[in-house]
Amino acid sequence: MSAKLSVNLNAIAMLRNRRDLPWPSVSGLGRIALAAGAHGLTVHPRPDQRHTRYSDLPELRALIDDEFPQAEFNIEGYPAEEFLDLVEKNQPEQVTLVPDDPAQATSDHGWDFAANAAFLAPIVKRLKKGGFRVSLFANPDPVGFDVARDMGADRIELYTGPYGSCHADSEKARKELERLGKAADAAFAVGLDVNAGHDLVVSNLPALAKCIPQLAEVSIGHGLTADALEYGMAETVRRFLKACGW
Ligand SMILES: CC(=O)[C@@H](O)[C@H](O)COP(=O)(O)O
Ligand SMILES: NCC(=O)COP(=O)(O)O
Repeated sequence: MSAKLSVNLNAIAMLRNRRDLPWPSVSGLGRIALAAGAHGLTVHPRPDQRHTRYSDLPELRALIDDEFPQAEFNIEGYPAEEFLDLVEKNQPEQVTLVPDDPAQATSDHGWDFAANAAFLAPIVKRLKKGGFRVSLFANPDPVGFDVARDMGADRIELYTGPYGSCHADSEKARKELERLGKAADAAFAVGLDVNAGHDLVVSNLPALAKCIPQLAEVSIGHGLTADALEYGMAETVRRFLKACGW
């Protein structure tokens, strides 16, 4: 089974936000991505709304409900009360909790599960009670996966940034893949499913898919948006799906 592809729309939103104009259209490009076969849409709203705006979320929820009911909506972010409120209002199929500081340019590490267990456990419980699948952003390091499972998380999302940054060094990439593979095995061993994301591109996806054949989902934004500028969104989605093994 190949990993499902969720298209992260943050980079499109960031382009849109350069002007006080509605293009490029976040929901319009989401529609093209889903029509081309993407399995879902991801957004990562941050408190300053420099990427996805809070007002984008109901539009994306409606797009999926009205036109692509088989697709999934994944909302990622730091679980402050404002974020949890957004999640509850927009009813995604999946919530991915990320230990982002608002000042961070982008996500660059996963949770320290043991250190954050007391903070995360009631949040995971609340989200599960709300009916959401919960995924926790994780370093490719098996420490604390049992803690994540005991909190009630369904999945971890392996942070693939270090793997993505090895594009020019195949030996480093091989070592990063080995770490990712071992971390995925440890997650499966405690009963968690595994997603992955950050800086994935057409050229590094096949090796990741081969290394973790049971990978449930990849969420991809920056590299996919870069390709969409060159090939168009529909063709880009088809290329990424092929790289995932579809
Ligand atoms: C959790 C993660 O790795 C992504 O959500 C990443 O943060 C992409 O969002 P940005 O491109 O807006 O940083
Ligand atoms: N959840 C990870 C994600 O959405 C990846 O985003 P990007 O690094 O591909 O922009």
